[in-house]
Amino acid sequence: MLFDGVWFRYARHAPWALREAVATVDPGDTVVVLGPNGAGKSTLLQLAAGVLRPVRGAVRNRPPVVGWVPERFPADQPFTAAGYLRAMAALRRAPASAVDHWIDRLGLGAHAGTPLGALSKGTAQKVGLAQALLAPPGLLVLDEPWEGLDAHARTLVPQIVAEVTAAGGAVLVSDHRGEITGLPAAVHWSVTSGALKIRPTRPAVPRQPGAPAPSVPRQPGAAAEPGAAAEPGAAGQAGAAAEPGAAAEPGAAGQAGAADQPGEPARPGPDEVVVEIAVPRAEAGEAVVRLRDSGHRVLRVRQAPTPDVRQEPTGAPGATEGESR
Ligand SMILES: Nc1ncnc2c1ncn2[C@@H]1O[C@H](COP(=O)(O)OP(=O)(O)OP(=O)(O)O)[C@@H](O)[C@H]1O
Repeated sequence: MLFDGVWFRYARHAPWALREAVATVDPGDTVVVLGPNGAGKSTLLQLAAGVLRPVRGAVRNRPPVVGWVPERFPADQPFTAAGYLRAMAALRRAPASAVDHWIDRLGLGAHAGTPLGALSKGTAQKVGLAQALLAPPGLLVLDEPWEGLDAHARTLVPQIVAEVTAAGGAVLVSDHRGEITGLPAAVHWSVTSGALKIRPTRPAVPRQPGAPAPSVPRQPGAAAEPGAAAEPGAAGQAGAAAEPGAAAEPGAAGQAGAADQPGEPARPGPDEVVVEIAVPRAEAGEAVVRLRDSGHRVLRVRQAPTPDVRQEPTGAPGATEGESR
């Protein structure tokens, strides 16, 4: 899916809530949308889901089945919880078994016969989550999905996200509360107020005082965002970090010997183990980005031995050495 220069405002002379958003989302991506109150996260997510239409630009190649979970489930509807889910399943041509599955999985059984308006906020949110999953979504859009959920349901969110992406769906999720650590392999966008730009970021990695900012890969021709290069691993324009191979260009962080984060020791610590993984050469850069986003340290990336060079016992094509936390 492509955000192709998307602009949006809520009224003709209102300020722009989103300006010239350019980004791509690929099947299997998890995109976490970060930003302060009022920055435009919900606006962006509603544009992604097709709930809002761009004033300028376009959202292209949206998957046909979209699951949309708004920040607040609209409970003012004349249904019981189960009745609502059955009606939504019929609309989406999903089997009745899908209703039973999600009622069971989200612990809604005791509330199945309760009118939507009488549900607690958290239970209503679960109904909102369930309706988005009745038909397997090609795009799942979650606006602050943890709000109001109990501890058990909160742990289900990352599981559900992982299942959707494993099935080839993409997930966009806004996150106010730092729950993103539970979402593996996420690409981070931050929506900045004022200019309302989108760019991929990653959780701040502490750098030693005085350590130089790392050089970062950028898409060819992409202009750097102000301040982007000062953030560890920031990758320039929206979508760059999600581009397979983006970091594997010559001179980029994915190349042999260049993978250490500044200020981090290059050897495993006493509480760590080294896990060797092999990835296709073209995906090395993306693998480095995703491993780091998942909280792992990448010690180095080494090239595959060429056939006329004696193989090391542990050598493998495009091997990336990742390290557990
Ligand atoms: N329905 C609306 N009508 C008019 N303006 C709106 C509407 N919804 C949002 N806005 C405005 O658009 C801007 C972006 O709001 P948005 O809800 O997208 O931000 P957000 O980052 O999701 O904020 P929060 O984290 O508080 O939910 C804000 O200035 C907000 O006041």
